[in-house]
Amino acid sequence: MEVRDDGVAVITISNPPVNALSFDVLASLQRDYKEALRRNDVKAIVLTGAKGRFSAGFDINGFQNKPKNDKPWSLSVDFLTDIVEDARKPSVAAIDGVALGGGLEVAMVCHARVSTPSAQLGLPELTLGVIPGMGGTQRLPRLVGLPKALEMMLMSKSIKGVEAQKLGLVDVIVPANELVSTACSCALEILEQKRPWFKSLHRTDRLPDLGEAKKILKFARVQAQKQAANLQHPLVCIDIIEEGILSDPRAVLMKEVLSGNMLQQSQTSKSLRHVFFAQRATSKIPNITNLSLTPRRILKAAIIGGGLMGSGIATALIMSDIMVVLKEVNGKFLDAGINRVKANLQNFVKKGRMTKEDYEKKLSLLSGVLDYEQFRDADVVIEAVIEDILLKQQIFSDLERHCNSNCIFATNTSTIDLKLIGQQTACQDRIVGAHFFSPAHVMPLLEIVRTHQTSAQVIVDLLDVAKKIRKTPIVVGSCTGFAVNRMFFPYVQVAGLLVDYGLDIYHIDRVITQFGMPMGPFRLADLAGFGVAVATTKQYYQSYPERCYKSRLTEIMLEDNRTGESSRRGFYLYDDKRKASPDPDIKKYVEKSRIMAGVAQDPKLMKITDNDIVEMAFFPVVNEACRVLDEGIALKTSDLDVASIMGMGFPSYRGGVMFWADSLGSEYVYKRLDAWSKDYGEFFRPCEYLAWRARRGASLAATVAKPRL
Ligand SMILES: C[C@H](O)CC(=O)SCCNC(=O)CCNC(=O)[C@H](O)C(C)(C)COP(=O)(O)OP(=O)(O)OC[C@H]1O[C@@H](n2cnc3c(N)ncnc32)[C@H](O)[C@@H]1OP(=O)(O)O
Repeated sequence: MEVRDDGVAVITISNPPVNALSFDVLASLQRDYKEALRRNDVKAIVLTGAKGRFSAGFDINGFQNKPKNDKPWSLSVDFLTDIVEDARKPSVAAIDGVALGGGLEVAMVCHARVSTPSAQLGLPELTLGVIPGMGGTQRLPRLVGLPKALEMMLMSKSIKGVEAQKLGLVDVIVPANELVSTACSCALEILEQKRPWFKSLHRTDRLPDLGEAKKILKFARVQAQKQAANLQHPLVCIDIIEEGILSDPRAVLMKEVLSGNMLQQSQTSKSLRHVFFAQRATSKIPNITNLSLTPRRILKAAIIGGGLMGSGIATALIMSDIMVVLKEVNGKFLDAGINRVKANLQNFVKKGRMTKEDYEKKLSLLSGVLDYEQFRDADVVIEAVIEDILLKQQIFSDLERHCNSNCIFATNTSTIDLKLIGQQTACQDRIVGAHFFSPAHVMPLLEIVRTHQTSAQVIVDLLDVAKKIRKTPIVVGSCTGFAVNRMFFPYVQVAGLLVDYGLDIYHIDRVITQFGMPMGPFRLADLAGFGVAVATTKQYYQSYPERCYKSRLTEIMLEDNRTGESSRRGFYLYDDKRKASPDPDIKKYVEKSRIMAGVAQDPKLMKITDNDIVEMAFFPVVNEACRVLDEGIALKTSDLDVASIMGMGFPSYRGGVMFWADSLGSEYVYKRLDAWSKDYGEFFRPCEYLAWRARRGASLAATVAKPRL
């Protein structure tokens, strides 16, 4: 705290890197505040954050080890409300960078807020499975109105300073260099009654009347249930907001704290907090990111192949202002590729994620070519042609001749061993996998595949590209399927197995969706198209024949020209609006598949519960993920959690597939797989990594596998 000559005490929150509100920081804030309120030479208070960041909110590490407190609401009620908000000295928050969660809540207790135009303000607590716990549920609706507050909290949507001013959350917008001085003037003006002295908690002018409020809240409940039926905390948040509108908001502050504390203990919150840190940990690679290497600037990328993947990758790059040269084999294919990029961008415009002006700007970064002439000054090349080893080898030899000696050579292969691809080159150190997921401009994950020859610099460079194009990277070793597809294949196969043994396709899809996947395995197969599925499954059968279950169902359906959603006939039938409905005719394909597999309906399986179906669907995924770790293909279980969430759609509120399995116990997972392997064969046999942990009662995350590339 620093007291200025004009009598304003400036308190600066300082806790690098994001000024999180740890218990120490909060204790020091309380001490400074009390001193400022006591001192006669202090007339007003300005609260700000060090190094251009107000505060990212409560320290998420602190959820675990909260000190026991007889009055858990003392911070929110006794201090923030009764001391700060009700003080006879005005407080103004000076906000730059982020004011999120508890950060924004403290700012809302102040009597006014001054912000930079680009500051980011929001209450994202629900993404961590908790609700705002320092008055946010009560003050935000009173400042920005009920509908906007609900949107910001339930969708964890933050807003920029400029919008916050329009909504009434921020009073004054100024450039960063005038922030603190303006906030000080503002505080003095409030004291001199030249500005209103607002107490956010007691404002009612922006709240709708009770009838209207009830309608808005009812709609919000329906939406929250639709979005994630398994989650309780959004409903708790809505209840608390409602109670504050109907009764005394100060009393509801206590309830907010108690509900928040209860939610912190929930499995949902533990899972979501795990995901928060797991996501940040994916880009920390031992012996790579701790070598103090500086990422090189990637200004220009060249992409070979303008198909679905190539055009998606091109879109992702130009969206982040990286210049792209797209190469195809002839004019017709090139036009098609460029048109795909245009369609992707137009979709963004349609959805309001991009202006028409931006569309032109981004598109101007793309050029199409038929030869390698413009590859000379490319910083990175991404090859995205069909999965043909000879073709890829030829391309990489050509690249070595046409590109500069620092250029990174990346391949988007999802199956072929990287060592084979670069076999005919002398630049294995620059060869790396950049495995995007379809559609590449939408899916948030990027698998960075390295061989033992890929240089650390190249990995650091690609990690930086991932950050620029807003993808979460996971760094993995080379093998068929890498990490994500290796986890995905058993999931597809077990669905086929369960149907061959007698379970209903639509029932499986329903159960898996209820568990929290965006769709079931059969609906997903329809969406992806059977052609792709059959081709990639073959690769998997070849590489891991000892543990495959070969259902013939999709092949049989393909023979009858059922190819999935694109032909409107897959496991489901699709109408003009692409609405899926079950097809009773599907039985005949299932019966044929069962005969070809030589299995009969299993009476035991007919009696299994929905929970059994979920475990049968995902324990094989866990088993394969254990092998991926054991072989050193992935570095840590939390990387596989992120991969399962972002690559497969596993519900984040279950923490990812390994975290979820650990919540059930390695011994339990092992025992179930072992029992199923006796009934249904090798496909379910638990691997040694899992068996070892089960024997010792250790968690799957207990030790980090040694990388063996
Ligand atoms: C009582 C209250 O109502 C409860 C709360 O306030 S709960 C907290 C609510 N706040 C949030 O959810 C904000 C979470 N943070 C973020 O969204 C982002 O970190 C950010 C936008 C602030 C910054 O993003 P970015 O610049 O990309 O940096 P990012 O890598 O995410 O974070 C930098 C570091 O700060 C850490 N960090 C960020 N927010 C944190 C927080 N609230 N608590 C503890 N650590 C935090 C990250 O783990 C990371 O640590 P690392 O370097 O060791 O990996």
